[in-house]
Amino acid sequence: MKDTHIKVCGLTRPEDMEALSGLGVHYGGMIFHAPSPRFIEGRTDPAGIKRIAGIRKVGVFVNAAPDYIYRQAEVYGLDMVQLHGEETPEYCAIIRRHLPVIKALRLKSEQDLEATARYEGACDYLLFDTPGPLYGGNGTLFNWALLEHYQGSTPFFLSGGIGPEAAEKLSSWKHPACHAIDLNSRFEQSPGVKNIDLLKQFIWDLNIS
Ligand SMILES: O=C(O)c1ccccc1NCC(=O)[C@H](O)[C@H](O)COP(=O)(O)O
Repeated sequence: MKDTHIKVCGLTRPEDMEALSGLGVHYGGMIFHAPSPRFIEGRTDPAGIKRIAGIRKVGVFVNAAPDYIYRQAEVYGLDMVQLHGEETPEYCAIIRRHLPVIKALRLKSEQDLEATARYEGACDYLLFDTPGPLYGGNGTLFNWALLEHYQGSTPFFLSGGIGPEAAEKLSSWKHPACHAIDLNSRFEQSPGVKNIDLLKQFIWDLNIS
């Protein structure tokens, strides 16, 4: 897992986005889903986010209308979108005409994994998350063993409950289609406020292991 891509999700503060850019984190995710405790709207000035360089800004949406996505992409300077609801491959393909798409899928069985094949060609990346009561940010570790059976050609983000203790296991975990790992609720001071010291330590542990 040396030099792996990292996405930190659930950001609401420009200072966190800036600090992560400085740490070499590749993707910074922001939640555009009102019921989430990490919902970004109203918590910060979008211009403060838009001006930050050196990190790809990902807008996370749940069953949103395309116009809402395009508007937020403009206002916050989004580089790509993550679709985290029940969006169909057809819907993903429409959004993808405008912005690169990560399609998040919550998997618990091999059957769920097989069903991911219908997204081949409709998105740029998949993101594998753990099912739970919330659409995302449940903090429950994903069953990585499921991915031994993944045969798709779409690269994926490994997500779901990854915490500081996972650095050691991740450093010896390899999958040819794994593009990045996604970190969220296990690295927070409070919802939407990241623990930058913990993230820094994790990235260090990952890269020296
Ligand atoms: O984080 C949220 O509150 C959230 C709400 C609604 C849709 C998606 C959300 N998060 C998206 C992510 O990509 C998370 O990083 C992913 O679910 C893993 O979170 P965690 O289990 O806390 O590591």
